[in-house]
Amino acid sequence: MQILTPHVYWAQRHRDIYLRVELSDAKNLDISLQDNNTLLFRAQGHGAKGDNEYRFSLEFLEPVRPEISHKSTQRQVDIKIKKQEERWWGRLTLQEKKPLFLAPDFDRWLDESDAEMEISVESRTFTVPFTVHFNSPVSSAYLGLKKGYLFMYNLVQFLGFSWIFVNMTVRLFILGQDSFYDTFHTTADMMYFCQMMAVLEVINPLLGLVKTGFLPAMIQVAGRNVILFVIFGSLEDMQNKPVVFFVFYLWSTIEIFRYPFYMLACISTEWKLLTWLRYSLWIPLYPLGVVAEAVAVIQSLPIFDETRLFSLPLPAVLGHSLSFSFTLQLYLVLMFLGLFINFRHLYKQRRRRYRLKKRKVH
Ligand SMILES: CCCCCCCCCCCCC/C=C/C(=O)SCCNC(=O)CCNC(=O)[C@H](O)C(C)(C)COP(=O)(O)OP(=O)(O)OC[C@H]1O[C@@H](n2cnc3c(N)ncnc32)[C@H](O)[C@@H]1OP(=O)(O)O
Repeated sequence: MQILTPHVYWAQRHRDIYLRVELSDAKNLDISLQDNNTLLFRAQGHGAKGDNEYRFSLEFLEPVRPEISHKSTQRQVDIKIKKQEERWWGRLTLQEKKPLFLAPDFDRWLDESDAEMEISVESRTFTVPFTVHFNSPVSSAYLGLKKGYLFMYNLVQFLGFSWIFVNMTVRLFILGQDSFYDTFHTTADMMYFCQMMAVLEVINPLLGLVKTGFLPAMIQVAGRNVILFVIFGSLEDMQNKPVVFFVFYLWSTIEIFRYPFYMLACISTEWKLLTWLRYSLWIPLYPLGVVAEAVAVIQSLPIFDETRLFSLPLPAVLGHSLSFSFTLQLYLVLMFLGLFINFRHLYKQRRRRYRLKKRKVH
């Protein structure tokens, strides 16, 4: 039998090295470590040259820990190796010239700064109260539950926002501009439901269920809920203003693409057009959304001044109360700061997504 080298794909984090060996139905696996930094791999399986024995060795740039975990599936062998020192490596192997059989694993690839971001998210998440080895049955059950929960969450949000979008579009076609004035009365209950559910989007990254940053999710959910519950929900005079139409339409337009994109991600599927819409529509919609929200806040200022709703009682020497409109003026500044933070975040997500895609193609 011929001895051959399989294709090996690699990626790293500050703590770990990931190797993906392109060998299906691998048998008689023999994976060992020599001198703290050389990995020896031998197995029989179906690779680029059909059924054969495949071997390779990799002398790593720096020492690694002796415990090596691996998982053999029908399609590949995944190997995870812990670095001895937690730091970023300039390359994988000691020899400068990359072996021919080795290539980056763009499904797992992260730049150093992206990996740092991942660590900071991880450090803010609660740790799972048991050790999950990535090939254990507990891990598969956990992954199944996580995916099932996320799929259902995204489905419910997709249905909710689609209902709002379709309802508003149909009313716009039938009633024209008149439909602007009763958006709140026809769709607010569903919007309340969807936005209350959206609080889970802040909890999910905290529990480590999704890779989203906590801050962008918090800005997004808190920002919308202030507008929905405080400005529209508590002021009847705001509820029949056309601005409600623009805010709800902009919110729901992005969500009818974002949630199906996540649903497909849960079942490891991707539709190129949907991905493009998810990572491009925010470019016009986010600033427009924030401008529409700012208009709503500005329109509410005189109403809060007049009604004294939520005003803060003050000591007699300072006047009798501080109108809530002062807090809202401060909030207007925060809104544009929030817009900047999330615009930058979404731009980075878009670049990451398309940079990885480009590398995959070449
Ligand atoms: C501290 C609080 C201060 C409050 C101050 C408030 C100021 C507020 C000002 C701002 C007001 C903004 C109000 C909002 C207005 C609008 O919405 S206007 C309409 C347009 N809006 C948008 O375009 C924004 C849409 N929203 C988002 O995109 C997100 O909410 C986000 C958090 C801003 C960014 O999303 P993020 O999750 O980080 O990016 P992704 O690339 O999509 O996901 C990263 C990876 O995580 C996976 N994932 C995420 N969520 C899920 C999920 N629910 N289910 C399954 N998977 C999920 C996703 O698949 C990605 O994984 P990979 O593909 O493997 O990378």
